[in-house]
Amino acid sequence: MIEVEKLCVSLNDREILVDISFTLDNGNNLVILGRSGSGKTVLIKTLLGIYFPVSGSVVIDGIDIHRSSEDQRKTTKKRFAMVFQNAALLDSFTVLQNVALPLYERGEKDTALIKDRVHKCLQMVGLENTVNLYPAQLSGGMRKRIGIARALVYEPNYIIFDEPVSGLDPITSREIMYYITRIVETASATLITITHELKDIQTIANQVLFLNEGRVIFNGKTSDLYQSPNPLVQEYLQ
Ligand SMILES: Nc1ncnc2c1ncn2[C@@H]1O[C@H](COP(=O)(O)OP(=O)(O)OP(=O)(O)O)[C@@H](O)[C@H]1O
Repeated sequence: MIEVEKLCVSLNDREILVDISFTLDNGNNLVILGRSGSGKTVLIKTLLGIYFPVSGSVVIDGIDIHRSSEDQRKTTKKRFAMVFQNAALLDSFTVLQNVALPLYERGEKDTALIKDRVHKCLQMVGLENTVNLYPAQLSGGMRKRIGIARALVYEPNYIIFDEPVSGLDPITSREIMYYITRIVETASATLITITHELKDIQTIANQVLFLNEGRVIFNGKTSDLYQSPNPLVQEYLQ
């Protein structure tokens, strides 16, 4: 569970996030919407403890991420996986090694367990036959799916998708959305997705947080978004 309370963040003496409050219950899936520069990335980085607030708090599974010990912060951060816009795979590593990376980083040495986990995660994204290939041998969409498999490999409590379909052609976008929907349906993780793709929101999220110039202008059920009286929300939805 993520509890954000009256969060204010300033960077270079500029207010970037102002009085942000919302709660994300476990098992709910959140989409963060907002125009470019509205503060979506800064919010994510603050949730991860990278940026510190001027005031307010972020409590993740009972731990106040900015007021806890370094150890507690690290442990909490390990519950998160991030799927980056550009997949961020290592070119000199095979698919197996790329997907297994978070397990190596966590000190896992049991090769049978690693192979089994990697295989299961690759199955989730329909790429179980690519273990020995290198990223350069894969299409952009496939690399993205490998990035998703890597996020799933250590069974995180929270998965953050940063604009998962931006820059992809419509068919590849649908493919990626299909696999994200499968994760929503089968994984026990709580998803947070930054996206501009309105048509996909209903399938991947039941909660929407809409930011405008660092402030929340909508926080509620996805099904209520289109009824928002806020003109900025309505303008965005057109
Ligand atoms: N490290 C930083 N130092 C100073 N200002 C920053 C920093 N990072 C972001 N900002 C500013 O904070 C504001 C919000 O940026 P942010 O990257 O969170 O927007 P965003 O909603 O994620 O945009 P986009 O959709 O384009 O990714 C912007 O005005 C940006 O210039």
